[in-house]
Amino acid sequence: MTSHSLIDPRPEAVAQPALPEGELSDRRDRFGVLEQLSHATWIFDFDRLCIHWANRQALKLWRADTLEALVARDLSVDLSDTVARRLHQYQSDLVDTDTRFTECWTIYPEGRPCAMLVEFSGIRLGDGRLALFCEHLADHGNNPAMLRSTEALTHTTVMITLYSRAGGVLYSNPAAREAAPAGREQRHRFVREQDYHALMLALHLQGRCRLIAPVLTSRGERWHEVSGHRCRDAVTGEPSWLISEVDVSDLKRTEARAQHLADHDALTGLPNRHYVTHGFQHQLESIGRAGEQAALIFIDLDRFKHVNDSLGHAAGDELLVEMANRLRSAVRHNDRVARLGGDEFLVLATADDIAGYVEQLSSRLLKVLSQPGAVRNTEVQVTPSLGVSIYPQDGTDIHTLMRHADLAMYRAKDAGRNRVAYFAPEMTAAAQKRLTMESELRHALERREFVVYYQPRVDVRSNRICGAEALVRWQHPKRGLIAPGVFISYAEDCGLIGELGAQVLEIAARQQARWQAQGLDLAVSVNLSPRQFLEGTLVEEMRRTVEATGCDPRRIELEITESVLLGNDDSTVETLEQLAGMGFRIAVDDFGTGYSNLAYLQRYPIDCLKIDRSFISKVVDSAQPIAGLIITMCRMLGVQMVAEGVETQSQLDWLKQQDCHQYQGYLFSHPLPATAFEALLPGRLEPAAGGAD
Ligand SMILES: Nc1nc2c(ncn2[C@@H]2O[C@H](COP(=O)(O)O[C@H]3[C@@H](O)[C@H](n4cnc5c(=O)[nH]c(N)nc54)O[C@@H]3COP(=O)(O)O)[C@@H](O)[C@H]2O)c(=O)[nH]1
Repeated sequence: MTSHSLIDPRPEAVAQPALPEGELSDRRDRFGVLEQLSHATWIFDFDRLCIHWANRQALKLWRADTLEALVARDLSVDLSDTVARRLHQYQSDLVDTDTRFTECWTIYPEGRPCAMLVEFSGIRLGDGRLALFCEHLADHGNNPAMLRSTEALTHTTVMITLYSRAGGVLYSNPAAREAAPAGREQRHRFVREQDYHALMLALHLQGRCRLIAPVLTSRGERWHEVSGHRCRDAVTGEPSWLISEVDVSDLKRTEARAQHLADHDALTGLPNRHYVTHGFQHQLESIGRAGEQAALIFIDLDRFKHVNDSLGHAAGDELLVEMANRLRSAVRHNDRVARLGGDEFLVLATADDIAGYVEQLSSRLLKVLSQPGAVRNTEVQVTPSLGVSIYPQDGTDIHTLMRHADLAMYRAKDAGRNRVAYFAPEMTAAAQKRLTMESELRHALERREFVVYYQPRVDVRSNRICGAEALVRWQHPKRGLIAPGVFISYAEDCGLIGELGAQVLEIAARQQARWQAQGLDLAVSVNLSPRQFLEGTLVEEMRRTVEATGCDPRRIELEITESVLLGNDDSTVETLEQLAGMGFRIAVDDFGTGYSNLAYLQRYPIDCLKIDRSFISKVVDSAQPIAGLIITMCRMLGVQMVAEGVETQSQLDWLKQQDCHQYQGYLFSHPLPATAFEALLPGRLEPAAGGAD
């Protein structure tokens, strides 16, 4: 049975091709004088990796009977990578210089190790090529530990150098010699002067040092982990420095890659929030040192969530990449752009006239970001809201500037979106209010403090109640009844609208079931916020509500806003069709205020359009044609029409003339608690109209 070791300790001796006639005697003539030397001497051919010539002593050392036999040996077979590199190194060391150096070498004649001290120098062959002249100085002895440690030092890739205190090299192992750049006579090889000073200072003060720094090497600039120790030269006893170096460039590169990943957003490639907190902070510090000004612009895309929800996350991602590219090309070369996450971006800009530049830049950003673009074959247009804080007046660190720019951005949103707002100190109070409101809303939901009022929906012709719109109020334990206008937008901003909507839905559905049980056939309409509609759980939630409350879906109308329909995507159609299939009626609220598009009305299963009160308020005073147009359109489409916000008899008279189906408004009644609403019913209730015909 044969066993296979990983490293063959006895490589086959392979023969070199036969020498040309007379070649060996030429060599004898040229180098024969060296036979006089009492110690073994041989010449190694760097290029052919074989012995070119050897004296008698050397033949003995190499266990060769004749010179012919020795020069015929192919030593390349036995050559490890490290030895090959060392030989290559010797070759380049010897090319231009007249160096001699002594080293411990182990040769393997006939596979047997033979350690010795060899002095190496260069010698020219007959054809002018440089060869290695080797002189055997002494046997190394046979202390195994010593032999092995010497071998290890010779073969290790760790670069080890012993320096005198004056900086002269007393010893360097082959790896260190290989790494030293050729022909450099410099004080040190550190790329950065400060690394050299740090090393020397630590060596002098503490006697040891460890640092990772870029250094110049024969392979160019590399990262080395450099460790230094104070010690003594074993030969002279003089104080010296032992320096070892390990090439950590690959590690550094991996580290740099990991750092890049940690600092950049994978989707857009822009610096991310993590980078902003240290990278932008450093930049602010240098702006501060230069006595310059800067501006931080916080950008949030308006209604981006809607794109995500209606066209899907992949489309949302595509849009974000597009926005990131537009941002990159809109800013100046030395401005910095980052993505904080979601649809939030930051720009850090510097300029001598920062106020003038920010004005210019923000109007450019508003323009480029709101250009329509195509995402998955659908034209999409989003607008940005921008908040600006100025360094140093609005903050001197990145966290403060970000907080303030964020507050300003909220102000831009509140003021109608698609605009820029500058930070002002009073905004901090508004932010505090937002936080307080969020926490109060959470408590209110837990304690079920929300109540529902009902505004009658009245038949225009008979002036009788045919249904009710459920409108939420907050029964605050200290502040009394709070109107939804005060808290709905906060609930939307902080993501509580879904939970709030679910509570309202449940109360209104129970009320409908109760009225039905009392024999009152009243349709109840409920407002759904776009977020609630788009969350993807609505159908399931409605199914649960029907089961839990026993309501009749055919008498529940869901009011959605036009914005929900704008995405015009398949999932919206599907959700609406599922709801319609369960029996729910669908109404479009505040109709006419969005981007009305007749096409979507035909695509979706819509039962009712509620004409916004802004059109109704103008029907008599000015010749406002829109309400009339909407009524005509409803008639053509065969959907029910409800006029909202009817406050005067003349408005009602106009609606009668137009043959509008139903109305709501203060003229008939404000929204009321269920019991007060019921008090309006006797004598006025009639079977609900139910449709347009
Ligand atoms: N997502 C949800 N939104 C809700 C819910 N409940 C209410 N809301 C929305 O809040 C906004 C303000 O509502 P509210 O203060 O209740 O105002 C309603 C009516 O009181 C008011 N109205 C009715 N008649 C008149 C009138 O003659 N004049 C006049 N100036 N105002 C009148 O209109 C509001 C009803 O509007 P609409 O929903 O568009 O029919 C409001 O936007 C509510 O939608 C909820 O549970 N979820």
